[in-house]
Amino acid sequence: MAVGGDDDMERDFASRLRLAPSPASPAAASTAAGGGIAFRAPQEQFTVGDFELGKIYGVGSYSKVVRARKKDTGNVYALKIMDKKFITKENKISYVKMERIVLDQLDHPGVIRLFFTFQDTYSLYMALESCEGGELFDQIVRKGRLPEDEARFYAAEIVDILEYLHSVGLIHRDVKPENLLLTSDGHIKIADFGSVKPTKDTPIKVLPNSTNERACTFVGTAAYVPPEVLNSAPATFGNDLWALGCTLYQMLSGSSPFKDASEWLIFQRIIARDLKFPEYFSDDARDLIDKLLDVDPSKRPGAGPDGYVSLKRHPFFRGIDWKNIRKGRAPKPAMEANANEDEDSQDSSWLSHMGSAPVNQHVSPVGNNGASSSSEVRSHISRLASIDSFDSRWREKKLNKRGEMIGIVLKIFHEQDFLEPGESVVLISKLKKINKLTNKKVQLILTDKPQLICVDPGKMVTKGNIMWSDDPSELNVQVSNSSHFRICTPKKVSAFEDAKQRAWQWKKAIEDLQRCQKN
Ligand SMILES: Nc1ncnc2c1ncn2[C@@H]1O[C@H](COP(=O)(O)OP(=O)(O)OP(=O)(O)O)[C@@H](O)[C@H]1O
Repeated sequence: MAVGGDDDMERDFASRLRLAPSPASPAAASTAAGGGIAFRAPQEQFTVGDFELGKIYGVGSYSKVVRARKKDTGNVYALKIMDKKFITKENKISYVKMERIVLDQLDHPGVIRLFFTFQDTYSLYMALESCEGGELFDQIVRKGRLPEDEARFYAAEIVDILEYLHSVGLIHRDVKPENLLLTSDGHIKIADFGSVKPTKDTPIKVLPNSTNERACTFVGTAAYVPPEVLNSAPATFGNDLWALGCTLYQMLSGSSPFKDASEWLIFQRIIARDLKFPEYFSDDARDLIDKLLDVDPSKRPGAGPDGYVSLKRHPFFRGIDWKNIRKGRAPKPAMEANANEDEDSQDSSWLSHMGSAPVNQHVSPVGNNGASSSSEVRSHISRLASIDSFDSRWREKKLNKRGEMIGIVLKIFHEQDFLEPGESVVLISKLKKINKLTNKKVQLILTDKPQLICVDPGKMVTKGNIMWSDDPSELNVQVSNSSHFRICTPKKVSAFEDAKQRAWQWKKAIEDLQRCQKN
């Protein structure tokens, strides 16, 4: 799409977002006079200045989600902020529309509620129910692995949610611990409906053509993709049940069942169903996961003719009170180790760096001369570093091409001189640099230039670059285990520890960039 001035873009975006009612589907959302849809969650005229912005909850492949308190009502939301230019460029408009229209109609305690939306020249905003307890993923990382009782509790809540979604003819297609969020009292809610696939007879009002069975695009995340999706079979409820099996495995063991150094290798494992259970899995857990990970999607419990009965009756779930599941006592969450360090200080400065344009002049300015203060830069960077999904997205089919392969690239602001204009971050982590005598914290940043920059996260000064080379004999990454890796150049070997266990991701990101540079 040719993007003209900002006004043109806003008009164009608004018209693309208009949701025409589809005559084929029985409307769950009502049709307003004039032909548009009357949304339960209204399109408001708010601006981002009406909110006090807090911590970043997370970053997705086309959005940032931030805690936001509405100044006049005091209500707290999770504000999902999407940069219009980015969405248009990445062809994600249909994802945004789908999430908006579907969330608007869902009504289940385990599904994130959408309250209202608004937009300004540069961004779209969705005010979502705030999940203060963070991602299930973080609980797994913090606890290492979950005791079986806790995993059972979460798995049962996920089953309850999937049963609801499937009963209204929706396949979520991106069930994973990052999209399963915890409320402040520890119950699960599912988020991220951008990839949702409606079945032909869904009562939910959806976008025209979105029920087309042959439209079997790849969506989801590599580690949770079922084998039939890799073989281009149409989406079925079984897709979510496979992802449930992977999620349960990950809760119980700490890592996903089909883990490997690259997406390609992960896919090989999935296709070969290369599945091994740790010894400490109980027989019931093993049996349930084994059945959920059946290569035949129709054989997975929950997908057969008896619906969810066989799944809910599986011995693993013995003792679960399905009728009162949301009333049960949730497991005690593990808190972030340095929860106070970077918590909910009000910080809206990062907003102005979402896109290349000056997104929100009306939110708090970033210093006297417009330059970010080092503490703002620091909190921005460290928050980005805590986000795990930079390069984990399965980016539709073409694995080798630069841009598509690299995954989501966030534009970090350039005032602090780490990056050149137009240069983007591919991967960033706060790591421990392991030296003989002392271990130091560093922020390691890989950019698409490419550069490997080490930043002192306390002083926010560059500690130096690791010499880049496209030649693996001159720059390579050796992984010892999921938390430890070494970056080797002819002059120096730098050893790192990543508490978030992204050693393989670092290896992959660097090797992908080396390949991209060569092509
Ligand atoms: N309602 C919420 N409350 C708290 N945190 C949230 C909420 N919604 C999303 N998040 C956080 O923001 C992250 C990104 O949100 P979401 O997955 O919706 O974005 P996306 O751009 O659609 O991402 P994806 O790459 O998964 O498609 C989530 O993984 C989660 O950590």
